[in-house]
Amino acid sequence: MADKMKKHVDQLTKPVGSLGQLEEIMVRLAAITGEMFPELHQKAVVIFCGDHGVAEEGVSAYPQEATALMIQSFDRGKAAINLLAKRAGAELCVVDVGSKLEEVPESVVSARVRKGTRNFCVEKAMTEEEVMQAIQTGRKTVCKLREKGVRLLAVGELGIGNTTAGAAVASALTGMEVKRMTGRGSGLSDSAYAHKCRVIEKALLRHRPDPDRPLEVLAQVGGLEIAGMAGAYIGAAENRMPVITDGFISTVAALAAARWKPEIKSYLFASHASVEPGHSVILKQLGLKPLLHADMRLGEGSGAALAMPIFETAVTLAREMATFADLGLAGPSA
Ligand SMILES: O=C(O)c1ccc[n+]([C@@H]2O[C@H](COP(=O)([O-])O)[C@@H](O)[C@H]2O)c1
Ligand SMILES: Cc1cc2nc[nH]c2cc1C
Repeated sequence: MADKMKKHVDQLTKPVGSLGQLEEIMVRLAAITGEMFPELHQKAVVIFCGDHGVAEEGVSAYPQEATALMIQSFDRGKAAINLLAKRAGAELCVVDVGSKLEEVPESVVSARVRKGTRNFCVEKAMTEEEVMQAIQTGRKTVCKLREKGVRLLAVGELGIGNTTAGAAVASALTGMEVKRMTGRGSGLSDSAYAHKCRVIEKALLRHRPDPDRPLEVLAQVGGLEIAGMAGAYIGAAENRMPVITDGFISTVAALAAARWKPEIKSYLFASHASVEPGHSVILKQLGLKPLLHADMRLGEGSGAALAMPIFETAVTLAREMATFADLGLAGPSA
């Protein structure tokens, strides 16, 4: 189907390649879905939420309670992602895989593996069973959405301290220097940033993660929402669904999933380039090119939701643009 689509795209009335990444999207969507013009109208943004034991090391600009408060804000429909998902025409599915929120609102899927991870400076963040449980939650969530008719997925997260976990996982999987993978997250001063880097370096020295064992890496220094997202990408691939990554943490989860099951890579699309410095490295490793450069660093699936309409637009162009034959014009000569 990809070859057929590529030929069709080159017959559309435009210079070959001039629709840039949109053309790549047209071809990849055809390959993924097995359809020339897939109907992507039914869309979902799925956000996995979790708390982090490492937050007690003072690695975030915000208190841990912000995770619980933001889940409540999702419930009230007033967070950025509520509005972005609405604009994109996507339903929002919030999954609590590991927050410390006392009472989970009804609109939130309650699938808590435990109330936050353990502090990975001291011990493993999770057991491998806990990692698998969170992964299964992610997979099942996507299977259910697919059964409901969802055909395009955006994956996001929420969790105070998760840029620390994300950077630790990213350094462990890539072998890159901690500073290259670590940013200021939700906003840190110079001295707090230096402290955050030291915390991650110390944890990596303690656990000595093996880059060839992604599930173990997640257990050592990951997060419940990171494992949940990894499961969601795997679920998307199993269901032949195109899936859009968001920022740094969401893409780190995709890398962990891809190290475990490399076949999922062909289902991934990158929405935007996060301000977090490690994001570009991770995207490159996955062979992904972000569509948007908007200096965002919010998480919540915000960049992925923003990019969603681009996918439907690509299908519309492929389906409805005139071909050279329609115009009685010769196509490209070479
Ligand atoms: O998506 C990103 O690239 C991104 C970059 C920085 C921060 N975040 C969000 O901010 C939170 C993590 O920030 P921090 O500083 O607590 O590690 C978490 O809820 C993420 O959704 C997200
Ligand atoms: C307010 C707030 C909103 C967020 N959304 C995702 N991560 C977040 C972190 C904070 C602190």
